[in-house]
Amino acid sequence: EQDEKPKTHVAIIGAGIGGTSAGYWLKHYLNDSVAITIYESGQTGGRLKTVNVDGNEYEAGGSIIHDKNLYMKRFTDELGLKRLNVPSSMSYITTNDGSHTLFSTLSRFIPDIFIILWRYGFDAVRLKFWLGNKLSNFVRIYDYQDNGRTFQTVDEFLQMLDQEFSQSTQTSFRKYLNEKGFGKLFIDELAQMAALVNYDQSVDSMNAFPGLVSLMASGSTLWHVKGGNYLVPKQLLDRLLKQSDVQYVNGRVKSIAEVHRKDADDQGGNIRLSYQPANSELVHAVDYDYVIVAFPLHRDNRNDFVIQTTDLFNQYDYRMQLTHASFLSGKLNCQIYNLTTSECQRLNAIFYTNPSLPYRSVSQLQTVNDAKGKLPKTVYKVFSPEKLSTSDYKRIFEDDDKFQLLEDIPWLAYPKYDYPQKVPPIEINSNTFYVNAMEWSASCMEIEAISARNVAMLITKKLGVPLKRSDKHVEF
Ligand SMILES: CC(C)=CCC/C(C)=C/CC/C(C)=C/CSC[C@H](N)C(=O)O
Repeated sequence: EQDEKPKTHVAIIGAGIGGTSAGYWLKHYLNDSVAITIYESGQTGGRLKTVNVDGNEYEAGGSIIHDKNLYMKRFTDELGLKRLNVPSSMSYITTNDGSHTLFSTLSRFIPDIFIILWRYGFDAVRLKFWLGNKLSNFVRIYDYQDNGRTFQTVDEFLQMLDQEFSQSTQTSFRKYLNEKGFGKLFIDELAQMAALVNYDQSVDSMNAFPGLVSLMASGSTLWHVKGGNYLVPKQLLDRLLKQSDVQYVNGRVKSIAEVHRKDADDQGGNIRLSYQPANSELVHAVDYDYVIVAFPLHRDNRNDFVIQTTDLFNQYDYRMQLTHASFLSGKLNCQIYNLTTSECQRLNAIFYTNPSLPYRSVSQLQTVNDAKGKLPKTVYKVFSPEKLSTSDYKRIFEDDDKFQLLEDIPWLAYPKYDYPQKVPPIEINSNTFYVNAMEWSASCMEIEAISARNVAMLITKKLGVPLKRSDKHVEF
């Protein structure tokens, strides 16, 4: 048709939760006026993935979602997926040296709440109220975004929710908690356990914002997606591909660069993207109006991908934390902790609070399906910063050679946090947006989804298209 407006062409690089939810929000705001191409060189889902053990699936990457993470809830519900709650009663011990128990919830007679109060006293009570207040500030984001509010920087996002979120990125998690009046025992044990298990980083090495997020993950109602969290990005992608002008390219993006057009009649976007399709030697080039980078850019992959970025991006060396998730079957070594047979039977997890030990945690896994019928074998997930040796495993599992290493997955799992935290810009070059910039505040599925909506809104605003208010008012 003569007067049909030209479409806006957007490339999304990465089909994880950030990329697929960016596609979701772009279609939400721009409908048929946007044409989207999603590039993915690996598996859909990015760092959301399951492993299969004897026909049962277990979460291997991002595994838990908070009850108040409303975008993950919205996607799960809209896609017709089911939410399964993570069981709140888990019997665990914490240890600092890998052989003595610091703290245990193994008692059959005393409820966990009393054990926690006995050891951490008023700090445990204060934590609950303080985090409740911080969470109500965090969830303001949904109202802000429903009302069309965007942010240009990660810090603007933190400041608009709570001044303290922004301040917390400037100081170590330990110092922050200390200044808030939390005691040493609470910091060395509870906060350390949350920081190490969620981000494989300690209260001394990381800043307090990811610390706060990791504390939010302990002691709250958590859930995961039945069948696997990866089903959210997978099905968001499937749904996008059914809409007009959405394409998927299985291939590796090699570069993105600005195109300077001399001739005003020369049509086409100003960003040239070059990619190599899977199983092909040929490199193709396509021009786009906007590019959304939806995977983490860091020191170890910067040379695989040529991209012009502003000085603001180039001045820091962003790094990721390598974490191994290994899956084993076997029996936990309870002797080392002098546990009775019945305590040993109840033990589901061990948390190590000393960051110089080779492991962070061992926890008994649930299958991602509600296991009705045949009882799956007991599978444990061990988190460690490096690949573990057989002798490391022999300290965790009974040394009768009956434990079995089923799989070991090394992940560049989350950014390496620091203080004061340096964060990348959201617009890394003109019309090139970086969804994963936000994970340098704290990495989790919901923050990616929030970032993706922000980027979609920034593009919509740049195009001068009025932002439609959310058709569904989110419930708290
Ligand atoms: C900062 C405050 C007060 C709230 C943040 C709310 C929020 C985004 C909660 C998410 C908590 C959560 C489930 C964190 C998981 S951390 C990464 C984890 N290891 C994973 O499995 O993905």
